[in-house]
Amino acid sequence: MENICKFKKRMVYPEQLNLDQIGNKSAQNAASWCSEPLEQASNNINVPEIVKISPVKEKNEEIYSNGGIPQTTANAQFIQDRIRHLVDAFSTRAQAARERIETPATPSSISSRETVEHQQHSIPMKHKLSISFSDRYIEEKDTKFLSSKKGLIRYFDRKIIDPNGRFYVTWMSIAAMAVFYNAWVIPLRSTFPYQTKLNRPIWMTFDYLADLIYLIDMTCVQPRVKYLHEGFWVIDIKLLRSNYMKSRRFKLDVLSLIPLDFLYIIWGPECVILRIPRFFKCHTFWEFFSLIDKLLSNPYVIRISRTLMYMMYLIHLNACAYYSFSTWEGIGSNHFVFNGKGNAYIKCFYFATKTATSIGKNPKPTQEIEYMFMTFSWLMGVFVFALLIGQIRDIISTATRSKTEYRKLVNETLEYMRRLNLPQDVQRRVQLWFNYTWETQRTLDENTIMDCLPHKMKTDIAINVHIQTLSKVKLFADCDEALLRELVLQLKSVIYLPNDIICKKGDVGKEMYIIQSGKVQVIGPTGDVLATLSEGSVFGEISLLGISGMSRRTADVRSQGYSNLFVLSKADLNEALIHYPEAQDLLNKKAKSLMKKNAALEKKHKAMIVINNPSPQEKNNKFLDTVLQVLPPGSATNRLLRYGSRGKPTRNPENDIFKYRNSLPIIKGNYGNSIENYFEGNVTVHRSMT
Ligand SMILES: Nc1ncnc2c1ncn2[C@@H]1O[C@@H]2COP(=O)(O)O[C@H]2[C@H]1O
Repeated sequence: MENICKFKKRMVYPEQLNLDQIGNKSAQNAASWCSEPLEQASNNINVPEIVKISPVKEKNEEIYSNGGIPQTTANAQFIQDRIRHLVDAFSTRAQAARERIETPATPSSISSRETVEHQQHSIPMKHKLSISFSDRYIEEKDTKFLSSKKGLIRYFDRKIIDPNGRFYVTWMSIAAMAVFYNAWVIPLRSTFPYQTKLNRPIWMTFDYLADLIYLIDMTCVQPRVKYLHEGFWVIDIKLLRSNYMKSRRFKLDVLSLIPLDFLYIIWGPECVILRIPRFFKCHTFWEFFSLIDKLLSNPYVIRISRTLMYMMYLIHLNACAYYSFSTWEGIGSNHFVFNGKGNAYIKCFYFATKTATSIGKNPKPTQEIEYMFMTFSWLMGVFVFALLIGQIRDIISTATRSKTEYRKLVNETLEYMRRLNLPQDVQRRVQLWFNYTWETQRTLDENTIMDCLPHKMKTDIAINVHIQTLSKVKLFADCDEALLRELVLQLKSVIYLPNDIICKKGDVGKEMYIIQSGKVQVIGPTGDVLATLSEGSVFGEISLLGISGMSRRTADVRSQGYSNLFVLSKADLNEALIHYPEAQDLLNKKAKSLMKKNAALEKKHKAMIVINNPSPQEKNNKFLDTVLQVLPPGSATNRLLRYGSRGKPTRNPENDIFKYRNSLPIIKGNYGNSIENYFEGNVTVHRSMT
């Protein structure tokens, strides 16, 4: 029995363990006070049941042998249960401590939701800081706590609110509505006789509902909104609470809930002006608008609505002032005041709108005080109008700024080309380029948009935007992801029009290309299409790789229709390839195989010429030219000399048309404008000709 007591004393219940101790020492150290098998168990979560029970057996044997009196099964059961409980708790905590030790303190780009939650539940740190660089909405979801009533309370007690999250935005819209209700209704009911004995309960219900929203906001929502401190999200509830309580917002919230309504007992419930402290919460209304302004991708509608709302509110206040002025002077007592006919609010609002907008035709003031009232109303109207027009102009100009800039640039460029008297075709193509670029990108220079962003963010955006194309690029599919991240920011987007020559054979290569959309054709030396490349294909890389004998463009590349390409400069490519030799190998292999293919094609083509169409000798051409010039264009000899024994052009594109055609003079004849046109791809030169 003594032994059992000793053993019980040595057992420290897991609930009493301070996890900081475990965290500061290692997981093993935390369990080291325990017996040997327990130590093993704490480090190993999947401990077999037999191992966990073994110390009990040993202890029980010891008890039997020492005392000689058999112990009750209840004691044995108790020890077994406690040990199992202890082992389980140790396993979990040792694992937690190990994770904590292993987790680096450096910020991670991954939102470590679980780590944060775990720290929050079990580690009593003074400053619980969570790191979250993603803008994703993080909402606390912990279903296991929701199973019981106590758990539910604990769950809400721990709930942290993301200031950019959906929950907060929804709540703020409700709170803003409550503020708006008070702001509109308090002046209305204080001046107009709209609160009667009959409808008082309805008004009161709404009033206290709004008050309840104020109260919930102050006690349950605002103290849980996480905030950034030195770049980290603070999620410790105590810190959040104290931060809110030190803020100006809290003071205003407390002021807004001053229960002056108790004075209804003295002045009666008609004295709605006693609710005036509720105006102190108008900061919630502004905060709500700036929140949605930040979150919406197109906030112009919200901005215009807010401005209109301000204007309406000022007119509403003016209407209330006019009515109370009228009651003070006596309704219908002169021409200036409200005459008491019709709906009071509508009539007064109409008067206030006319004054505020300076439309005129207002009733003429009869007394000095009325003149003062009118002067004040007009001044307010001028202010409202200036505010409204200025804001709407700002909103519209911001919304259409990029389009205006685009139009200005197009006009300037076209004007410049007209001044230089450039050919119509060039002007047309430039205009086409502007139109197409604007239609597809909505900006003329994508890169400048992101200039202000930090490098990592730019890379993330660029990868996200171009991921579809880049995932199709075989070169990148086989390469290191880091290479992709390095290259993606160096890519410049360029648009080519139909039939634009992108690379010219023999030119020095300075850039390589990736097709974002559209198609390009690789043209062989004979003008035939060697390959048609589409989205995700890479070309123009051979001349950049520094392979001996291939430092110039090996083929013409032409845009078939409109094509959007990414351009990567030689310097950027080479810089990246230094660190990624496997990518270099891949490109070299591809270049060599392409060159082999091209060489084979060229060889085959030369053989065809030798067999079928040997090229005329240069020296013969001069003589032939002279003879052709002398001969009448339609004569049989002329035809024989031009087209060989067939006497007419054939449709064989395999022939070497260029050499021969280039040596011919332009002859106007039966074949349209020039013989040049006729020869386009149709020349057959027969052996008999030479
Ligand atoms: N037969 C071919 N098939 C596909 N692409 C080619 C072929 N020949 C050349 N090219 C590409 O056309 C590009 C022309 O410029 P480069 O020589 O720099 O790199 C070349 C290759 O990327």
